[in-house]
Amino acid sequence: MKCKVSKICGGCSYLNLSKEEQAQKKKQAVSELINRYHLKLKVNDIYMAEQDLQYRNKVIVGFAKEKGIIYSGLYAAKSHRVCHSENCFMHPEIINEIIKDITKMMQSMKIELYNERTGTGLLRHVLIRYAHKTDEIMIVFVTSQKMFPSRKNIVKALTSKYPQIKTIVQNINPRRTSIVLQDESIVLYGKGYITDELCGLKISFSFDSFYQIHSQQCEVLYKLAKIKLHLSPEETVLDTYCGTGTIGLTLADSCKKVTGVERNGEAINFARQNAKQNNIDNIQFVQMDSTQFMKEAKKYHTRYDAIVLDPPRAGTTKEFIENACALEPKKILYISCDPNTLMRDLVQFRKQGYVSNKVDLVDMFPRTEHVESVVLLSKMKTPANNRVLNSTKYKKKH
Ligand SMILES: C[S@@+](CC[C@H](N)C(=O)[O-])C[C@H]1O[C@@H](n2cnc3c(N)ncnc32)[C@H](O)[C@@H]1O
Repeated sequence: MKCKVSKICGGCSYLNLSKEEQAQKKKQAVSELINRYHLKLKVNDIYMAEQDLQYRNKVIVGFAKEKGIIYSGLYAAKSHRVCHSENCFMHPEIINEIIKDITKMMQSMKIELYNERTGTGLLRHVLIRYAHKTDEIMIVFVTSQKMFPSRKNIVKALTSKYPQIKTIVQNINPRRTSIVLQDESIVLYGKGYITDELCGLKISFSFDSFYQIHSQQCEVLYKLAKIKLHLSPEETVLDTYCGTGTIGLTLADSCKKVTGVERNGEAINFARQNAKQNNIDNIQFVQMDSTQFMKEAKKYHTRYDAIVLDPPRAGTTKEFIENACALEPKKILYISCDPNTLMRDLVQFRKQGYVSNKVDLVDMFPRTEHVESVVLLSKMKTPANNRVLNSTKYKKKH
């Protein structure tokens, strides 16, 4: 496969590697990190994706102009430069088609592009989200100001050509920042959210709530989480960094009660809506920073049989780990999209006496170097620190 911008954009760095080569490289990278952090973890075989092209359900494109002609594409890695790309192999075909149509419309309707240097112009980015199972599509136009000429015509043209488009939103970002989205939005069409089907549940989400990038592999990940946790009907679960509640909702039928914690208020609203529309009533959601929640849980001695954490790439905090371990859950399930921060955090968990002997990998990001990891931790019989402190070698030395 040939993509003329793949080296610049970095979105498919393993585009031309076979499945076996990709699996081997990903396992190798995780093994090297395990060694670097002196952890004793066996790397299990990776759950490779059946669909390894056209899987991305979220796309953000930028726009630029050359010789008076507008073009669109992904941003070059670690830069603000738009790579002129039309048929990205990672996007569902319909998304590529919609992007082409929007780009043509911006040209014919003479929409001014935002200029980062001068802070002038209107259109900054377009974000598209796609629900693979239901075929629903959401489009977000990120503009520098509220005034958006031709928006009615744009909405009409898009929705009449693509009935799959269920909602169109305008997000207003007047700031001189590289952050794509800001708080103010106007729903131009539909309800402002779309609904997908995940593990047999109806899951709704807005443009600014998290949803795993590869829907099929997300199901693989959640099923694996359920198997590893092996919950019983009397057990309670705390699902931290819960987004729209998806992990907790898939676990709710196998335990007594679930509590979900998430910082993003919009995501929490959808988590509650998702519980309601699936008639799940043994789950509650709290909008709070996960570390703060953990500190309070420790203060009030709240017990959970299992704690799940699925933090963003930055991983979790030392305080989260200390307080979570102090609650003495029977199991802790760490789901991570960045093995670097995962290994760093596992060292902290080991200091608190929670260990594992294996890591499972799920290929959430086929054709890239990225991989999702899952580790089930449980309490060591003798905490590592005590064992070291009590050892004859340590005593002799000190
Ligand atoms: C990798 S996503 C996982 C979401 C969810 N578990 C899922 O599978 O869809 C991480 C989530 O953590 C949330 N988050 C980030 N920092 C947080 C914090 N300090 N406290 C609580 N939630 C946070 C983000 O808003 C995001 O929804």
